[in-house]
Amino acid sequence: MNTKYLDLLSEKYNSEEKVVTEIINLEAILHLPKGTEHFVSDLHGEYHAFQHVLRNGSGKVKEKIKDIFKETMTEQQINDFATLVYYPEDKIKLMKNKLTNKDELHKWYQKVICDMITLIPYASSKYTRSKLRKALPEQFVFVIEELLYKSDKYSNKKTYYEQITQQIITLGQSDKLITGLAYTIQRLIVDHLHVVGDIYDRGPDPDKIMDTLINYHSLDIQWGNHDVLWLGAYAGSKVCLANIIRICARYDNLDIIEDVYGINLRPLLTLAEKYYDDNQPFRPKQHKDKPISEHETLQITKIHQAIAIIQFKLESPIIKRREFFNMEDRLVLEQIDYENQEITIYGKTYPLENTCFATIDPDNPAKLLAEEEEVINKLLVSVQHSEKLARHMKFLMKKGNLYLPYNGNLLIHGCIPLNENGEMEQMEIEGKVYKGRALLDQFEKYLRYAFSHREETDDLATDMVWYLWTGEYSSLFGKRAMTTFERYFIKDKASHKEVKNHYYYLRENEDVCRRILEEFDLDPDQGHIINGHTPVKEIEGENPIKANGKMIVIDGGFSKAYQSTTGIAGYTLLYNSFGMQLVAHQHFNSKEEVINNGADVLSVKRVVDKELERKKVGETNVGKDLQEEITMLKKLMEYRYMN
Ligand SMILES: O=P(O)(O)OC[C@H]1O[C@](O)(COP(=O)(O)O)[C@@H](O)[C@@H]1O
Ligand SMILES: [Mn+2]
Repeated sequence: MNTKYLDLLSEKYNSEEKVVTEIINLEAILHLPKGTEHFVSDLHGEYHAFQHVLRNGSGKVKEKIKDIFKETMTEQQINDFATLVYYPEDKIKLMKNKLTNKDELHKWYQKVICDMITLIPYASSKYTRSKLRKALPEQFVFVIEELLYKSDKYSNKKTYYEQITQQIITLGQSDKLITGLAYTIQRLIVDHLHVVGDIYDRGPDPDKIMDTLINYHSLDIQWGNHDVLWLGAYAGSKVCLANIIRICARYDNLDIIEDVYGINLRPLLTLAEKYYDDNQPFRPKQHKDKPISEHETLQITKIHQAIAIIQFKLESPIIKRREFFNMEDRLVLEQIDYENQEITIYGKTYPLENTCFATIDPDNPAKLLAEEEEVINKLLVSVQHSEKLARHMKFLMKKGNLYLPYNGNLLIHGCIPLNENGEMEQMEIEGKVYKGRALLDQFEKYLRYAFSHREETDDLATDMVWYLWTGEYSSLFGKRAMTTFERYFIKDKASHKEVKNHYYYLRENEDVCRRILEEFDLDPDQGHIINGHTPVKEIEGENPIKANGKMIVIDGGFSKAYQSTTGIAGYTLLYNSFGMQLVAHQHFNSKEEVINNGADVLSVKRVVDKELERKKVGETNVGKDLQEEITMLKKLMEYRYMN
């Protein structure tokens, strides 16, 4: 074997003792129960609701608190303690306002430090000491370990321990310590996070979600169609770029583009002011908590039209140069009868309303005006030079994939395109036919290529990113066509319908799910498919657990815009060593409500699967990696120390 790697390894493990210790350590870890995985999806910019779910570990934090303190605390005390763990800074502030007497405050400090120190060993019982140490607030590691591992069998150290806490309080360190411990507890309770797509669009704060994820201890992302749209814009796709701006205008979120990512919208506004006027379907959606002036509304309405028309124009040449996208039906501007203000689409003719075609030349409808071209080019430069966007997009690429087989399950935002017989749909790309996993691998390959060649704006890879957003056989979209144009300009609602891929019906069928799992080399007896993307309509009695438990759909709609159709505020999934639990969340109002009233509507749990035997690290993805490390270390042992 090549000994170069072993030589490198021996630099880190430069003594027999070190190798032996690491082998023993890793072997032991393989026998620990597996850590808790937390699955979320379709966050859609809802930062506060996401924070809450992240901080309370979908109810796990409170569950652990109850396990330990149910005999000694009232329900109110449990709620108060839980809120302290979720939002330590705010809760401490609240208590300081409440407990104006110093003695009382010190007593409170003493009690919560003690409670936290009691909870931590329970929350970390599945982990090694070294893993726990890494999760502790750095500046207090020594102190906390003294308190955690106190053995006071002979009552010699009682005052010593009391002194430690006392000193922390008198030295004014308790706020920092309590805050640090709270985050330690949050971190211990969830070992790994999966974000099953759609961080971006509709809600106001996707950037804050990205910052949270960047600082999170362990996670992976399965891209959603909206995430890919943003990646596409950054990767040089002008049509993706037009879409993200259009969606931001529609949801009154242009400040994400302008203020958060620093993209200059001036040129677009100037163009919009010149050619557009008020127009009902282009008025931005109103937020309850964010009133806007009539003047601003009008500006956004104009921008919305300007960018929508640019988008439709940009689609046309792509559809023409990529015949295999099979999207001729979407050459909408070419199908308009401009004189009679009608469109013939899918063989039916409809009158058009609310039209805003001032920049369209009926003889060459997809041609951008020089001004429009200049605007979109400037926007692209601005997007590709936004440092913050670059940071977020690079992270999305680094942590993301189109799909992920993980611990026996298949995580994917949308679907595996199927035909009506449940067979995987085929797509020909550059003369070769792909389906199933191979097709998804192609999609991902093009996306990665486009991302690393941002200067190319009209090549196949960049066009493929747009296909992922809107194409019939895209694993992220999975509908026949996107009817954006129809929704703006045609009254007849029947034309708005987006016909879903057969997958979304066939996934109710266990055999179909089993075949898909096999396609990804997963054991169909053990595995599950975990999807986001389509809101589960709890109101209408839809069950998120399908196909005899093989399929779990966790998009219950964090997105406020969709909560009236789902009836709840999102599903999340937990998978620990005992099995899987699906959690349904109630509408989240505000963290203030949680902090002040302890109102943290505990979520309903549905057990998806119960393991007969507790699952160990050795049986997980991480376990496989550790096993490989052990093998290498054993080789190093033979090579260096056993002759
Ligand atoms: O709700 P809106 O803003 O009209 O957007 C509708 C569009 O969003 C989509 O549903 C895609 O977004 P999702 O991935 O969140 O479903 C399209 O299919 C549809 O055309
Ligand atoms: Mn989606």
